[in-house]
Amino acid sequence: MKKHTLETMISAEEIQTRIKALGQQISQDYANSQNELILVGLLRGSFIFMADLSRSITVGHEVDFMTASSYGNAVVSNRDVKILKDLDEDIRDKDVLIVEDIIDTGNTLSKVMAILKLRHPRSIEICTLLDKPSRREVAVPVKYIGFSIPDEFVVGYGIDYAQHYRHLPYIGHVTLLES
Ligand SMILES: O=P(O)(O)OC[C@H]1O[C@H](OP(=O)(O)OP(=O)(O)O)[C@H](O)[C@@H]1O
Ligand SMILES: Nc1nc2[nH]cnc2c(=O)[nH]1
Repeated sequence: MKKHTLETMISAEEIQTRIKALGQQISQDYANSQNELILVGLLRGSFIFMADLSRSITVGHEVDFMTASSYGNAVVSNRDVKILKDLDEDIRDKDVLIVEDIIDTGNTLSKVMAILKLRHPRSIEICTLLDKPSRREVAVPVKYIGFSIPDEFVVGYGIDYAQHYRHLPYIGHVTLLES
């Protein structure tokens, strides 16, 4: 890591309050889902958000994870996004809710959506903790957004800088220092 400072952008309390509201909204929207709801987390960044969001949703649901990357050893691929770890569950006829930590250009999610749609889910929506709308290159339909943020480099609550800081309970803003 380069020398940097770290300041709080979104506190742990603000995150928890927002997740409770998201959980209520999702629980209402999927009240008639008859336990066919499945949360699909994209690793690694979504692991903490997934744990808190899942516990804030009061309708029954499954939880599964996948790892997508734009390079590396692929199991399944669609253009330049590779699935490094695929889902364990079959999503046919299920209501899929993709759980993401941050959406930037939209490239990852647009490709993941395309791959998952081929598996014939009943529905597919996206829930992201953070959104950087000013960075979007590809439009993705995001139904649930925790916070819209400016184009700044953030860490914490699952999001890393060189694999560090994922454990922080808050979202921090990193500023690189001159060296
Ligand atoms: O909208 P995009 O421009 O495609 O970027 C967003 C993606 O980048 C981050 O993942 P990253 O590749 O850093 O992996 P990680 O989840 O393991 O940290 C993030 O978790 C999203 O999946
Ligand atoms: N760690 C990290 N990854 C990102 N990917 C897209 N935006 C960001 C960000 O602000 N921080």
